[in-house]
Parts: sequence; structure tokens; C-alpha cells
Amino acid sequence: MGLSPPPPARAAALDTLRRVLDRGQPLDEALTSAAGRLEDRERRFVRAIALASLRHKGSIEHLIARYLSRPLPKSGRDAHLALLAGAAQLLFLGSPAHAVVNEQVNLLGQRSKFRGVVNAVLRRFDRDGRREIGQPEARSHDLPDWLARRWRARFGEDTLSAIAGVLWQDAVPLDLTVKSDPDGWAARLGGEVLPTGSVRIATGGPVPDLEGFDEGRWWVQDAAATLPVRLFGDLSGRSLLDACAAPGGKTAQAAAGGARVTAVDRSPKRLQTLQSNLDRLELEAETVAADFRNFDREEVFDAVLLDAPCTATGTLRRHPDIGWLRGEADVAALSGAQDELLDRAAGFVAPGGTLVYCTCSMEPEEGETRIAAFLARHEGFRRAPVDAAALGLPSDAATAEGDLRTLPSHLGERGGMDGFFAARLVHA
Ligand SMILES: C[S@@+](CC[C@H](N)C(=O)[O-])C[C@H]1O[C@@H](n2cnc3c(N)ncnc32)[C@H](O)[C@@H]1O
Repeated sequence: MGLSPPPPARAAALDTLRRVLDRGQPLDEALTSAAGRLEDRERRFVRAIALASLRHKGSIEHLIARYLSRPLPKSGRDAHLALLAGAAQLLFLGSPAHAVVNEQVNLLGQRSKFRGVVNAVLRRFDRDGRREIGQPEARSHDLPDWLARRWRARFGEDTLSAIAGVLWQDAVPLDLTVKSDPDGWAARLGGEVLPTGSVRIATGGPVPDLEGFDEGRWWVQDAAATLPVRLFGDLSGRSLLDACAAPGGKTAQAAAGGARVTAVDRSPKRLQTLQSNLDRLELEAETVAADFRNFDREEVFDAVLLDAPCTATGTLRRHPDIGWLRGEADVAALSGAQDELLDRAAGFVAPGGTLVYCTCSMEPEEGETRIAAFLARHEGFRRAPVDAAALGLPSDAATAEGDLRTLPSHLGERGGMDGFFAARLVHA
């Protein structure tokens, strides 16, 4: 890429990393606080540095530990973050070494006692780092330990390494769901139509500058995120309740498919984003700002979608902060709310209607286990198994029980997809 970020961007990148890694702020929020006042171009640099630092944190820190003769003390935290961001610029953004070394050192201030060590270690990264980090085994260091351990136990070493290979890639493609004519849009935007039906393009400049955005011809939605709504089949003329709807990718899909959609979300702000997305797309839905656990209606619906809040461990390709911000305890913590939302959703499914439950999590506690527990509580529901091939996916994207389980390594040769779980349940 050959990026040479200016000094304000480098300082803001350090602040962003401090906010994410030391204060637990989500990356997008940290970027707004640390870089919100910078110009567009500088903000893009900050984002690129932060993304590469977080994506490759594991591998870079593995090398930092090797290059240091003894670990940095606690008071050297800024020096450590300067090394992390500096190495990311050298190894993954192709920034020129002299600028990276000088400016990362200068971020520490004239009186810092860590200037010498940061200088020496960054020079070592410049000399040896590219070769050492290029080894395939380096990739598995990128994954946070807690996720690597879980995924190795569940999917095995080969799949773990395929997932790590996809998560390693910095150029994450952009997926668009088009209202019609996927081939035409793929040709116009220089992309391809995926077997799942999404149009995939290389990430480039700002999304609103792309052809068709202002005219509302498509919206951004990861290929995996389109699959849950497709499990309902033909939606034209059917009523659909979207229980956790914002920012509205799935609401838009259902509305474009001809459903009469009621979209509920507890966040009024996120619901506003949903409404403006629908306005741009010239699609309609009834929107309700409410906690779905208290949502009250006489009506029942032909289709109910519950895209439940979750740890989002399936979205590390675009959100590498998530693996460092969350841990094992968060996985278990959300299951109570997921059960409650599922029970509430079940009450709105018309006889003969369909409930689709999904999460963008890789963890079974937020997917398979929730559905097993739900079916044990609700005798009136049965699973309608998913056909992976009909969705354009390999057969291992459906579990033995018949649920959808996509992995980042699915469509791996084309850049992968988000890890998603979805179950289709029919009300007798
Ligand atoms: C995974 S996101 C939904 C993404 C959305 N379905 C889409 O495709 O764009 C989860 C959403 O659930 C909402 N949410 C979380 N708990 C909720 C609750 N108890 N009731 C209603 N909405 C809730 C959050 O505000 C968030 O917008």
C-alpha cells in the first residue's frame, strides 16, 4: 500500500489503540473520539493503522517479545503501543521505514527513557520482521488465545488454520445486496456475483461515492448476513416481524422481497439509521422503538426473525477489535437474554409460520445450544433443516442437526465471509 501517515494520524492511532486495548472501547467509538476532528484522509490513515495493529496484534507481539532482551515494564505501555502500531505500518501498510521509526519514537516525547528501545526494535522489524511474519505458522498467533483454543477444539486444526488464513488478510472485500440485476451491478462496479447471490467488490474509497448508492440500488451487507432472511423463502405478501432490526440490512432484504415488515429495535438512534437506510432504498417498513422483551401486539406474523445481540465473534474480518475486547465470560453472559428474546419471538409466530433465529457469533452457546434449549421448552416448534447447496454454500455450512453454520473460511478463496449461525423453526 505504501502509506506514509502524517504525524497527527500516528498520534491519533496510538490514542485509538490505548482506548481499545486499555479502556475497552469498541474500535469505531475509539476512532470517533481519537480521530473525529482530523481530515478525511488522515482519519483513513488512523483507521488503517488501528485495523492492521489489531488484526495482527498477536503475531506482532510474538515478535516484539523475541526482539526485546527483557519485557518492557508497566511504565513502558506507550512504548509497547508505539511498537505495535509501528510494526503494523512497516509490515502491513508498507510505510517507509525512516518515517515510521522516527515518528513512532517522537510520539513518546523527548524525555521518554524508551526512545532507544523503540528505535532499535522497529529497526529490527524493518530488517527481519517481514520475513519472519510471512511464515504460515505466524498467522495462528494473530487469533486471540481464547478464540483459537475454542475454534481448534470445535473445528480442528485444518479448519482453524483456514480461518486464520482468511482473518490474516487486510483487504476485506465489500459485499453488496442488490435490489435486482446482480450481474449488471457486478460489471458496473468491477466485482463478481458470489454463489450466494451477493455482489462482491474490492474495498476502495468511500461507499457513498460508488455508483448506485444515491439511487438506492444496493446496500452493504456481508454475504453471510443475507442468508437468514433467505431461509424464509418467498416473502411476497407475507407479514414479517424483525425483532432486533437495526441498522436494517435484513429489514431491507425482507421489504425488497415483498414482505410487510414490522421492524423493532430498542435503540432509537440505531432505528433512525435503519429509517434513513430504508428511505435511500425507497423501501418501507413499520418501525417500533421498543425493548422486544416488552413488545406487545395482538397480531401474529407469518415470519419472525430474531437476529439476537451476541458477541459477534464471526465478524473479526472487519472488526478485529472484538477478539481482544471480549472473552469467554461474555459468551455465557448473553445467553439469558437470547433465551428471553427467543421465547418472546415464539409468541408472535402464526400457526404454520416460521421463526428464524440467527447470530453473527461462532460460539455454540449463542447458536446450537440456544436452539436445543428452545426446542426443549417449546414443543409446538420443530426444526426445518437448511439446505446449504441451495444457498450456494458447501455442504459443511449446514450442521448435522440442520442449522446453518458459516465460517470465515467459507468462500475462503474469494476472501471469506462472516461466521453466522441460523436455525429455521416452524410453528406446528
Ligand atoms: C445484531 S444487531 C441486528 C442487526 C440487524 N438485524 C441487521 O441486519 O442490520 C442487534 C440489534 O439488536 C438490538 N437489541 C438488543 N437488545 C434488544 C432488545 N432487548 N430489544 C430490541 N432490540 C434489541 C440492538 O440495538 C441491535 O441493533
